[in-house]
Amino acid sequence: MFIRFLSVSCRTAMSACQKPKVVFVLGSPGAGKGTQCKNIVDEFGYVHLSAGDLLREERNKPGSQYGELIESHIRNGSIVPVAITCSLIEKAMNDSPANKFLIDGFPRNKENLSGWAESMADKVDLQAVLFLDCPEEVSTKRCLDRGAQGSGRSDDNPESLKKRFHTYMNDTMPIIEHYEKQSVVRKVDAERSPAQVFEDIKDIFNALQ
Ligand SMILES: Nc1ncnc2c1ncn2[C@@H]1O[C@H](COP(=O)(O)OP(=O)(O)O)[C@@H](O)[C@H]1O
Ligand SMILES: O=c1ccn([C@@H]2O[C@H](COP(=O)(O)OP(=O)(O)O)[C@@H](O)[C@H]2O)c(=O)[nH]1
Ligand SMILES: [Mg+2]
Repeated sequence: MFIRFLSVSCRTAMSACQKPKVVFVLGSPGAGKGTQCKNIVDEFGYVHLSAGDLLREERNKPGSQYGELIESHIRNGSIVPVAITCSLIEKAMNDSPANKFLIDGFPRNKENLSGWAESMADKVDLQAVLFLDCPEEVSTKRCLDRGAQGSGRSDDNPESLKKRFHTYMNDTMPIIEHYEKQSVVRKVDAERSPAQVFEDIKDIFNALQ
């Protein structure tokens, strides 16, 4: 308990402690972010925080004041207000004893970026932005297959996918470009098999350690 308290307060104070390391994982819906994050967790010991999973978990909490708002954004492929997403990410980081995190599917638009800059950026060490690059037709098919296999997701359907891709192209690509200008983006061709994609990712993470 004391150690737990120490780790959280120490991180908050950002005194002599090392800031937690963060890698953002971005790419189109269905690019394979969740799949590759699992591989990275197994091989490199990061903790995986999927912003989408955190939002779905919050939506499912009985009596959550944000449940309906979150569901409406997910179904429409639009982006949940950053204060909600950022606070879920920060809480998950503080609840974990780990010191390196994959943040999957965030930041997705300018508002996400500025919200993160205001409340979190100074508290972490951003190591890289892993960009899984996958064409729309391939990614869409993967999401539709995922839906057909029973993902239970309210957004793995043709109508929501059109909107998700619109958001991705218009709102998320500019964020990737923003990080490209800072030379922190590590781009991987995500159209290949999961094992082939992970071969490239391994090289990237070996170079980060
Ligand atoms: N490289 C790949 N080739 C084929 N299918 C893949 C690949 N990576 C992931 N998938 C499958 O595509 C679907 C979407 O993958 P997921 O990792 O959930 O992507 P994202 O988190 O980017 O939406 C899942 O059903 C997954 O099993
Ligand atoms: O930072 C985030 C991450 C996700 N979402 C919402 O959650 C949905 C699903 O995101 P997820 O990353 O789970 O989808 P994926 O890209 O993995 O298919 C998105 O379309 C958004 O509506 C959001 O608003 N902010
Ligand atoms: Mg995902």
